[in-house]
Amino acid sequence: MARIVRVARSSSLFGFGNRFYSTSAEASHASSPSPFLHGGGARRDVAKDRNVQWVFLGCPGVGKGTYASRLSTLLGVPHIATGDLVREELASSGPLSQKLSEIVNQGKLVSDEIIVDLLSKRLEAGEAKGESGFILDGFPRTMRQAEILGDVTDIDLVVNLKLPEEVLVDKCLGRRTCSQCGKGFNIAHINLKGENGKPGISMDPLLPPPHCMSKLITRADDTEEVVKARLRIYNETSQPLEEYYRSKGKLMEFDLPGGIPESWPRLLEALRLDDYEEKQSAVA
Ligand SMILES: Nc1ncnc2c1ncn2[C@@H]1O[C@H](COP(=O)(O)OP(=O)(O)O)[C@@H](O)[C@H]1O
Repeated sequence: MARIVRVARSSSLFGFGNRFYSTSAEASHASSPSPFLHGGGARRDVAKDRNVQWVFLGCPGVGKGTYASRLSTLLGVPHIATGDLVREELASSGPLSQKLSEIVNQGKLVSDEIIVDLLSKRLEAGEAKGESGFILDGFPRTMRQAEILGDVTDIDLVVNLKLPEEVLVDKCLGRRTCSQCGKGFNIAHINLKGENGKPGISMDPLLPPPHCMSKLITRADDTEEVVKARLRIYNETSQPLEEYYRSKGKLMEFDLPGGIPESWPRLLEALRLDDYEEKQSAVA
């Protein structure tokens, strides 16, 4: 499929030691139109001839990875999940691995310094391969990370995915990954009844095909105790980012109406990409 988002400018954050450098921060600030407000949140017109520099916020289990990955395929920009970078580092048995596994398995956050370093390296490697733009998933997660990011580049849009807290633990506990193809699935049946004027929500499980069934693995940090710790840390440390980006007019709140079949078209609509997907499928 042809790359649809043209390289309008360099998107890279160059890591050097523990600092970020950007060759294009000023240029990108100057060239970025601000998203226009709609219903109290930012709603984005996606210009087809410019870069995409988006951030996905949201609690553990909300579906950041699922929707960021789908949009990355649609828009031809890399989906960069800092959780994946951490897990790759863990799997590599490198010098950081032991330290990281203790932190991650308690549901705690890795230090800003380590995470910025991992992200810098990933962006540098992408830059070397000619990547441009990004959809960040799981970064920033602290105010310090948001400030570092803001110092070096311009984020166009921050999508804040939301689900009722009651379903997040079940969704995390239902997560499975195929150890061979790397695809993610979810075996949870979510059926939350509406009450006090709030709509109910139901989500069918996203089951793996038969050939993945015997190869499913569960993340070591997706136990009930650790998920609850991660949710608590999200509320304390990461939630303030919502206000930070809201005050900059960059936040698009998105209440997921259900599972992927209901939510994906609505998300595309909110991003004004609905007709875009049809055009892409027509030329594919
Ligand atoms: N930006 C970040 N800052 C600090 N720690 C991070 C960051 N991104 C990922 N991590 C670490 O990796 C773990 C897994 O992250 P992720 O896959 O994004 O999980 P979640 O399901 O909680 O969104 C986190 O619990 C944390 O320990």
